[in-house]
Amino acid sequence: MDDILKVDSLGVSFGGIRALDQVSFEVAKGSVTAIIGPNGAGKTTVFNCLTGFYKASDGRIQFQDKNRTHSIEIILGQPFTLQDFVNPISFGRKLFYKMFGGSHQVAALGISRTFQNIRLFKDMTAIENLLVAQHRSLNKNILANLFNTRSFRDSEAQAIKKAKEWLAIVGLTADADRLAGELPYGHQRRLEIARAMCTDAKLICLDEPAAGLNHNETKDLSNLISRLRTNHNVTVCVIEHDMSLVMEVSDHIIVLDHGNVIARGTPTEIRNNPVVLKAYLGEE
Ligand SMILES: Nc1ncnc2c1ncn2[C@@H]1O[C@H](COP(=O)(O)OP(=O)(O)OP(=O)(O)O)[C@@H](O)[C@H]1O
Repeated sequence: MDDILKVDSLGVSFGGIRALDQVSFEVAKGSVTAIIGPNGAGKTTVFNCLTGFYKASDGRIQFQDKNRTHSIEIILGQPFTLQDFVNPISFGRKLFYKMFGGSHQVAALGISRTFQNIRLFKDMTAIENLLVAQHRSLNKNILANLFNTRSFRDSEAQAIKKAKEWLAIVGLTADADRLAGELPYGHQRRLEIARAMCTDAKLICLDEPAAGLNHNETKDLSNLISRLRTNHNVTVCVIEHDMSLVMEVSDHIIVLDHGNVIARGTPTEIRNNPVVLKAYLGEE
């Protein structure tokens, strides 16, 4: 299977804390890959780097889309080097991303995410949250807007259609016009996934999607993750502490501890790995 993502020697420091050190892994296209590890292992920091919320101090992240490879570090903006001043193409590209780069450009590539602590627009309705996520594909021409042209109406209708489709997929059709902040917790988690999918995600990063869910909601989530992959052609990366969910949905598991990858493999391999058990349970 081709890899959609390659992470090579990623490093991130916060003052004296080395949150990630030489972290390398690949994510196969169409797979569900779980990133697990004890608290503070660096899992969310990996997601923050993948999605452009943090700029790693070392290493490379490459996202493969069709036949093109995109480097996240370039998209987030890099300092100029002397060589750039004799290479106009490289100079132009760096200048472009210095001016217009950032996590929104990473999202435009097709990498989307949810958050450990839900970050919906709580004062907007559920459907409005999904419309905001599609702002890139809406017709933003001011004249088209002013004269309510056909292309403007079409783009709006298309966005509403997609939002309704995703509300149906995550089982929130009845909540379309309720304020996001008033939805039950489990519904908010599903709305976050729908919002991430409305950006036309090819790779979705779910940060502890089962946190705070009850048993039935976790089962529904597991089913939704499988459907994202099977029916919607999405590659899923998931950080999760619920090991039964991880073991059920994942094809591949990466284990982090103290900012290092300490193990990787299939659920069966990870379940029986003594290094992983030691990281979670400590040494006797
Ligand atoms: N913005 C930040 N500023 C300073 N330190 C940070 C920051 N973000 C993360 N850290 C530190 O980096 C380390 C890794 O944090 P991270 O949130 O990535 O861990 P995690 O594996 O996601 O943990 P958890 O399972 O508890 O969410 C921790 O020591 C954390 O305190």
